[in-house]
Amino acid sequence: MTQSITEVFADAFKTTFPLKSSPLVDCITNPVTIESMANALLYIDAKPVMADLPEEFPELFTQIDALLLNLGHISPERKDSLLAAGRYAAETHKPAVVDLVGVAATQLRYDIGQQLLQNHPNVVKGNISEVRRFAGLKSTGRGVDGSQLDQSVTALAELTKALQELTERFPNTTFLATGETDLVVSEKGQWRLENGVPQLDRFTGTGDIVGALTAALLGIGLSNDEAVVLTVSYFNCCAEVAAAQNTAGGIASFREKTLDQLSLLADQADWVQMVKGEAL
Ligand SMILES: Nc1ncnc2c1ncn2[C@@H]1O[C@H](COP(=O)(O)OP(=O)(O)OP(=O)(O)O)[C@@H](O)[C@H]1O
Ligand SMILES: Cc1ncsc1CCO
Ligand SMILES: [Mg+2]
Repeated sequence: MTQSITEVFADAFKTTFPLKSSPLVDCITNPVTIESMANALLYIDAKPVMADLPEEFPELFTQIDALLLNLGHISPERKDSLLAAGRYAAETHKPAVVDLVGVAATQLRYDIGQQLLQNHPNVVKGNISEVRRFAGLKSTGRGVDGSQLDQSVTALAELTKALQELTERFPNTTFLATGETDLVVSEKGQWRLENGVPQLDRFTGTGDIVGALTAALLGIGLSNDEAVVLTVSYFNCCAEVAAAQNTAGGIASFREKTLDQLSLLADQADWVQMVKGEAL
């Protein structure tokens, strides 16, 4: 019999939200969603700092609890900054999350993602189309968006196998592919998460926020697998509550309600009852 996700990660589901300390997360990210990301961290009681100048890293890395590297807007400076921070995190043993934004779209981003993987980050994530391309599979993603065609049962099984092979070379990294179904693969196991609503695909930055919140949970000491599973489940449950409340509103109202729930849902002891997902 398959084990439910809340059984596998029972302790983490019981004790993580609301956070008991405020992890400081440095986010090197894109200007499209930087404000949403900083606020999302604050809503769960984490602290954002969005510093990307390598000269600041020696001082900054003595203070931060985790690092988020998002490939969403590459300039020559940001490329250098992402690569320098990735190396610095490995040297200073700070937990790091890499978000493969746009890797399905260009070779340049693919190459940066592969370079960052060589530092063995704790988590590498992207939407299902980005992660397929990253794992060497055919991908039909366009721009920064995932494609429905990459979400079939066959495509998910193919991706699970490709990621399992990657974890043999990168055993300290957990891989997350997001979409209607979210797939988590690490050396320790594979899990499928089933929360969320289709409207999440209709405002920008949902994946970016998941990356930053995952870094925050690593910063308070959760394992890689716990941080990924708890973040995706919590964020997607927030969206489910928001969608239920938003019967008359549009997507902008849904967005606001989803972000609002980040600071509210944790106080409802029974949110864990909403969680859907299982070991594969
Ligand atoms: N159709 C869907 N049904 C349920 N949940 C979804 C759906 N699409 C996305 N999600 C959820 O939304 C979050 C972001 O996933 P998505 O794959 O859209 O990331 P993304 O493409 O990187 O987003 P963005 O580009 O907006 O940052 C995840 O938690 C995922 O589970
Ligand atoms: C970087 C970026 N470009 C268009 S939307 C967006 C945020 C989703 O990652
Ligand atoms: Mg994304």
